[in-house]
Amino acid sequence: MTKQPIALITGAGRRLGLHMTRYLLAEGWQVIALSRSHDGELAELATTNADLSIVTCDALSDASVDQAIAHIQRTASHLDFVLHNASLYEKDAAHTDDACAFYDQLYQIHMKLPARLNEGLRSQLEKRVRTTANIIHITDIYASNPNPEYALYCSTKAGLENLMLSFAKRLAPSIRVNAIQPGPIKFLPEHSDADKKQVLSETLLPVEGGFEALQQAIQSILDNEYMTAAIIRVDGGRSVT
Ligand SMILES: NC(=O)C1=CN([C@@H]2O[C@H](COP(=O)(O)OP(=O)(O)OC[C@H]3O[C@@H](n4cnc5c(N)ncnc54)[C@H](OP(=O)(O)O)[C@@H]3O)[C@@H](O)[C@H]2O)C=CC1
Ligand SMILES: Nc1nc2c(c(=O)[nH]1)N=C([C@H](O)[C@@H](O)CO)CN2
Repeated sequence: MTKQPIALITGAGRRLGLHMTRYLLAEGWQVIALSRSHDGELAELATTNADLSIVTCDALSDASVDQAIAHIQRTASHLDFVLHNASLYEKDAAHTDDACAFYDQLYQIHMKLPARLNEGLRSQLEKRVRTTANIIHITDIYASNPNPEYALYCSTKAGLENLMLSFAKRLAPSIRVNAIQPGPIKFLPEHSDADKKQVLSETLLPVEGGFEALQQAIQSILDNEYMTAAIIRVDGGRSVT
C-alpha cells in the first residue's frame, strides 16, 4: 500500500504558506505546517483536517527550531516536500536604529532556518514515498537584481538562493532542490497605492500574480523529475524591465 506523501511548509500561518497548505491538503498530502502561532485560519483548518499538523517554529529562536526539528524527526516517518516560504520583508530605512538586529533576523529566517531544516530532515526526505523528494526555496527576483531600499532583505534572499545550489549538489539524486523567484505576487496591507502603481508600471503583465501563479510553478517542479538546481521566475516580466 503506497503511503501518503508528506509536505512541510514554513511560514504556513497566512498568505502563500496558508494557500499552499490548503492546496496540498486538497491534493491528498499530509501537511506539517510550521508557524509561530497556533491560531487563526491555520488552527481552524486543523480542527477539520486530520492530515494537517501544526508545529510551532520561530526562526528567531534556536531552541524553537531545535524543538521543531526534533519533533518532526520523532513523529514523521518520511517527508516528500519541504517548502521554504517563511520570510520577513521590511525596508532598511525602518531599521536605522536596529540595523544589526534586523540583519540577524533576516539571516535567521531566510538562511539559517532553511539550512538547518534541509540538513536536519535529510533522512526523512531520503525515506520519501514519491520517486524523488523535493525542497523548494522561495527567494525573490530581488535576489538577482536587488532593490536598494531592501538591501538587507535582498542579500539574504540571494543567500537562500545560493544555499539552494549547494543543497541541490549535496542531496542529489534522491532529493531535488530548486528555487522560485516571485515578482509582484500579492502586496502587503502596508503597500501604498503609489507603491503598487509604481511596481505594476514596471511589470510587463501589470497585475498582481496571485498565490495561484506560485502554486502552479511549485506543482510543475514537483511533477518534473528532471528539475534540480533550477531557478524559476514567476514575476509577470518585471525582472526584464
Ligand atoms: N508577496 C509577494 O508579492 C512576494 C513574495 N515573495 C516571497 O514569497 C514567499 C511568500 O510571500 P508572502 O506570503 O507574501 O510572505 P509573508 O510576508 O506573508 O510572510 C510569510 C510568512 O513568514 C513567516 N515568518 C515571518 N517571520 C517569521 C519568523 N521569525 N519565524 C518563522 N516564520 C516567520 C510568517 O508565518 P507565520 O505567521 O505562520 O509564523 C509569515 O506568514 C516569501 O518567501 C516572500 O519573500 C517574494 C516576492 C514577492
Ligand atoms: N516576505 C515577503 N517578501 C516580499 C513581499 C511580501 O509581501 N512578503 N512582497 C514583495 C513585493 O511585492 C515586491 O515583489 C514588489 O514590490 C517582495 N518580497
